[in-house]
Parts: sequence; C-alpha cells; structure tokens
Amino acid sequence: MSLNPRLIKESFSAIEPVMGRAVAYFYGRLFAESPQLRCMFPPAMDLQRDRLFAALTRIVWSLDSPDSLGSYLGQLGRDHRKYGVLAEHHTAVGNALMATIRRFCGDAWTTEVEAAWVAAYTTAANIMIEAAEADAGVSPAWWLAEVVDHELRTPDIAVITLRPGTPMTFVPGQYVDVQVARWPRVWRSYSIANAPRPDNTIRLHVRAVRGGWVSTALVSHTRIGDTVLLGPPVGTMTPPRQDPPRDILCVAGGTGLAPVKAIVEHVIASGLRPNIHLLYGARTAAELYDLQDLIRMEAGYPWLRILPVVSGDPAYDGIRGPLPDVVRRFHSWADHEVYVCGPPAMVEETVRRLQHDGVPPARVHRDPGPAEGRAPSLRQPDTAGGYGRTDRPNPAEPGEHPHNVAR
Ligand SMILES: NC(=O)C1=CN([C@@H]2O[C@H](COP(=O)(O)OP(=O)(O)OC[C@H]3O[C@@H](n4cnc5c(N)ncnc54)[C@H](O)[C@@H]3O)[C@@H](O)[C@H]2O)C=CC1
Repeated sequence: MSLNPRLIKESFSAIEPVMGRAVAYFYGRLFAESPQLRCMFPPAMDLQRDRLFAALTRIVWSLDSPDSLGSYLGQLGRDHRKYGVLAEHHTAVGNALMATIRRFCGDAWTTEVEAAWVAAYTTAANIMIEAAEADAGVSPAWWLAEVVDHELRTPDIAVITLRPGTPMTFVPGQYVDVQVARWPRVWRSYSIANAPRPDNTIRLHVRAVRGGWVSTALVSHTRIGDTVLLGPPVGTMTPPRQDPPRDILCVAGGTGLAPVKAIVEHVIASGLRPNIHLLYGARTAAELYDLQDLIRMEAGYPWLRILPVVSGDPAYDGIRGPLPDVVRRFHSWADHEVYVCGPPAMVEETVRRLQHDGVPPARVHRDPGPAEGRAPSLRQPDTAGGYGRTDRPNPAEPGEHPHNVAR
C-alpha cells in the first residue's frame, strides 16, 4: 500500500461543499453500525462534527509532510486514550469514513481513490494505535484533579488551581482538556497558566461564556474540594531552547494570558535573563483580572516589563487601544522571540503586523485560536500547529473551546 496524497486531496476537495452533510452521515453510519460507541461521545454532537472535519482537514493537508503528520497523529492517539478508544474502534471508524467518502465524493470516486484512502487511513490509524499503546506504559489516560483554590477575579473570570492525583508532566504553553462532573463526556480545553511546580498543581484561567457548559460550571458551580478530569497536556506553543536567549515580546488578550504567563514563569525559573515585554490587553481596566499578580512578578525581575493595555475605555489612564495597534507603537520587535495569544482576530492581526514589520515567522509562537476548531478553508491549509480554543458560545451546542481532536 502506498500513499497517494494527490488523489486524497482531490477527492477530499470534492466533498468540501457538502462537508456538513458528509460529517453528519459519517456519525449516523458509525452509530448505526457500532451503537456501542455512541456512549463515548457527548449528547450534543455539533462541536464533535467540527472537530472531526478540522482534524481530517489537517491530516489530508499534511500528507506531504510525514514528520508533522506523524507527530500530530501520535498526539491524537495519545489524547484519545482519555475517551476510552481501543484499537478495534479504529476499524469501525475507518469503515464509516470509507462509506462516507464513497457516498459524497461523487464522480471523483474510483478504485484508485478507494485504494489511496484505505492506505492513508490504515497508516494514520496505525500511528495513532502505536502512540496510544506506547503511552499506556508511561502515562495515565486521564488525571483526576482536585480543586484546591478557586478565585473569582471578575464576575465571569475564575483562576482555578488544581492538584492532579498523580503528577502531570507538561511543557509551559501547553493546554489540557477538562471535564466537569456536571457534564460527562464533554471536554473543553484550557491552557495551563503556570510553569511546572514542585507541588504539581496547575492553574487555569477560565472565562464563563454565556451558554458555555464547562466554562460556566468551572466559574460558577465549582468549589474547593470538587474534582475534575484532565486529559493529557498537548499543544505546541512552547518555548524553544536558546542559548543565549533572545529578548521576548508577549502579547496576551484576555484569558489568552494563561499560556503566556506559563512561558514567562518558565523563563524566570530557567535563570536566564532576557528582556521580556508583556503587553496584556483587556477591554476595561476591571477585566485585567491578573494584573496584580503580574505586577508582583515584575517587582522581582527588573528585566520583566508588564504593560497593561485597555481597548474599550477612552477614560483609562494608561496605554489605550487595540493590541495590534499598540504593539506597533514601540521600537521594532524584529530581533525578539514573540508569543501571541488571545481572541483569534487579535492574534491574526497582531501576527500579520509583526511579520510585516520584520519579525521572522519562525520566531512568532501563537496559539492559533479556532483555526483547527472550525473548518479551515481547503485552499488555506492550516500548518500552524497547536490547537484552537474559543470562548465564543456555540449556538448549536453551547461550548467554550472547540479544539482539534477528532472522535
Ligand atoms: N482560557 C484559556 O486558557 C485560553 C484562552 N484563549 C483564548 O483567548 C481568548 C480570550 O478571550 P477574552 O478573555 O474574552 O478576551 P476579550 O474579548 O475580552 O479581549 C481581550 C483583548 O483582546 C482584544 N481584542 C478582542 N478582539 C479583538 C479584535 N477583533 N481585534 C483586535 N483586538 C481584539 C481586546 O481589545 C482586548 O484587549 C479567547 O478567544 C480564548 O479562546 C487562548 C488560550 C488559552
């Protein structure tokens, strides 16, 4: 069996215009043929459909890059352990997928196309299965974590400290999926907002979204002593090793501060002393929910500068304006390592302007927002890596953080 990326991409493109119906058909077929799998999924499937499409899109467009495809599929396989996915489930998924593609790709379906999809799916499933099996020997499928602190910083933003029952190894900048007891099988992603700590606790910054199941439960219905489930840490917005280190620019909007703060803590703990500018934006001063903590941090490290920015209050007595504009008011950042995280449009625009101003793409680390949580255009394959989270409520299925996991 040999991979034929061209045939896969052509037939996948033929499905694009009817992708919504195709994904619905896929799940209908999967559950009709393997009803025992239905209980592994949440009651409402809309978000799930987006995730499947986003993951499929990423896989199809990565077929020419075996290394990045391999690491993505490996992560997917390890991450799927928390759902209870077993090797035999991949056969059921593969059968439903082939039936779906056959039905929806119309005239593009030939025996060569079928062979190409079978080869690609078999390869992908094997990578996921092998990664899951290797991981089973060294890491839990999920962690039970106790809420050891819960601070309501604004009426809808909580900073929550969790202690996993067994230590969780992660890299600053990564995120975890969270499930609350109130909503079984519903997982939402949150970035870990701290560097690894000796007591193994992790912090999350959570904004309750109107209609958001998990975020509302975490902010308004969670108390110290409660427990949540955590999936394995994933994500690629992690700091590169550098010696000597480059100076750093961080641009964080709202709760997008979380992974950026973890990276800043990591740099501090490393003992290196690059200059760090952290532009921390919110719509109002009251929404700068972590400013006091950041100011305390700044007081201990003269090479760390915290610059709060408010976009929605003309009377604010400090730096005002949209973050992408404010970034440009400073000297050039062209020789800096840059981390950008927050609302997707803010991230897009900030990165676009920084690159226009001479920051090389390889030095820009971004949390790509919902690029993988929604369906990216087939003509604009997402190669940024990482995942997508959004605090937008999903009108079809209230949710907080679509991410890139396909089930
Ligand atoms: N909670 C977490 O762990 C993480 C959250 N995120 C993402 O960060 C975002 C945070 O959202 P909120 O706290 O509600 O932020 P927000 O909507 O209150 O905005 C925060 C800042 O971003 C700016 N901004 C918002 N939209 C903009 C746009 N279109 N153009 C330019 N600037 C814009 C605002 O002016 C403000 O300075 C969400 O999209 C979330 O998915 C990302 C990573 C981790």
